[in-house]
Amino acid sequence: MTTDTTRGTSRAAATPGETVLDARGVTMRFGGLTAVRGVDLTVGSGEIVGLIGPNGAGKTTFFNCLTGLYVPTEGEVRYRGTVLPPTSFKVTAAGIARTFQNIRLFADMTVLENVLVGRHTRTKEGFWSAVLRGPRFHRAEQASRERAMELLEFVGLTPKADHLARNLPYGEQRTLEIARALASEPGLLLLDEPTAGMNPQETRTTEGLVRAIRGTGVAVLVIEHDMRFIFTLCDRVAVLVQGEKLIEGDSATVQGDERVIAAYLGEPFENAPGKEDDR
Ligand SMILES: Nc1ncnc2c1ncn2[C@@H]1O[C@H](COP(=O)(O)OP(=O)(O)OP(=O)(O)O)[C@@H](O)[C@H]1O
Repeated sequence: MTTDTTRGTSRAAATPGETVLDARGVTMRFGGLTAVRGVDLTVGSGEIVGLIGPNGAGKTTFFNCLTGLYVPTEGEVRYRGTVLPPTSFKVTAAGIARTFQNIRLFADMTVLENVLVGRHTRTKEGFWSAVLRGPRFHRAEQASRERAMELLEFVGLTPKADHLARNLPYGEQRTLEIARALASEPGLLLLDEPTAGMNPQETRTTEGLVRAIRGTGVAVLVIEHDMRFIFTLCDRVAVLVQGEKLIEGDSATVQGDERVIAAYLGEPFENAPGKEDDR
C-alpha cells in the first residue's frame, strides 16, 4: 500500500472541522423489536470513529440507517448538513460509501473492473452515450480507468489489476472492497468489520490503509470486533448495547468504563440499556 496521499486524495474531501455525519435520535424497529433506539452520533472531517458493541447490539442496523438501506423509524441523518435521501444509490451519490460484513465482490470480474463498477455514481455518461460509444464516452471511460488504477495503487493492488476477484486471497478481497467503495469518491466511508477473518498481518495492513484514507480527508466510521484495532486507530469510540448508545469517548475512557466490560461479558449493570424491554 502506498501512503502517497496526493494520488489517493478523495475528490469529495471535507473541509477541516466540518461535521460530516450528524445522526440524531435514530430508531429502527422491526415489528416488536427495537434494534436501534434513539442513537445520536456525529463524525467530523478527518476523524476515525469506532462503533462497537456485543453481537446483536444494532451496529449493522444503524449502518443500514446511514446508507439508505433502511429508512429509520424515527430520527434524522444528515450528511454535510443535508438530510439523507432514502435510497442507497442516492446516499452513495451524496458522498457516503460503505463496505459490508460479508464480501460482496463480482467474483468473475477483474480487480480493475470491480473498482470501475464502484465509479458508476460518478460517471455522467447516459444510456445513449454508452450505446453509441462516441468520443465523449471514450474520454469518460479513460478517465474512470485512470482513477481506478490510481485507487488500486493507493490500496496496493496494482499488480493484481487484471486478476479475477475470486482468485485474490481473502485479505486482498476485503482491500478491494474498500477500493471499490473509494471509487465513488466519498466524504465518509463506513466499514463494517473490515478485518473479520483476517490474519494479524492483514489486520495491521488494513489499519495502515484506514489511516491513509483518513489522510486523504475522508472521514471513517468503522464497526469492528477486534478491540486492538479499534482502540489503536479511532479518535472516538461509541458503544452500542441492546440498540442504545451506552457511552462515547476516546479509547482510554471507553476502555476504562466498567459498564462496557460488563456489557461484553453479559453481566447486568445499573441502568443497562434494554433493561425495561417493554418500553
Ligand atoms: N431485517 C431485520 N429484521 C428483523 N430483525 C432484524 C433485522 N436486522 C437486524 N435485526 C435484529 O436487530 C438486532 C440487531 O442486529 P444487528 O445485526 O444490527 O446487530 P450487530 O450489532 O450488527 O450484531 P453483530 O455484531 O453480530 O453483527 C438483532 O436482534 C437482529 O436479529
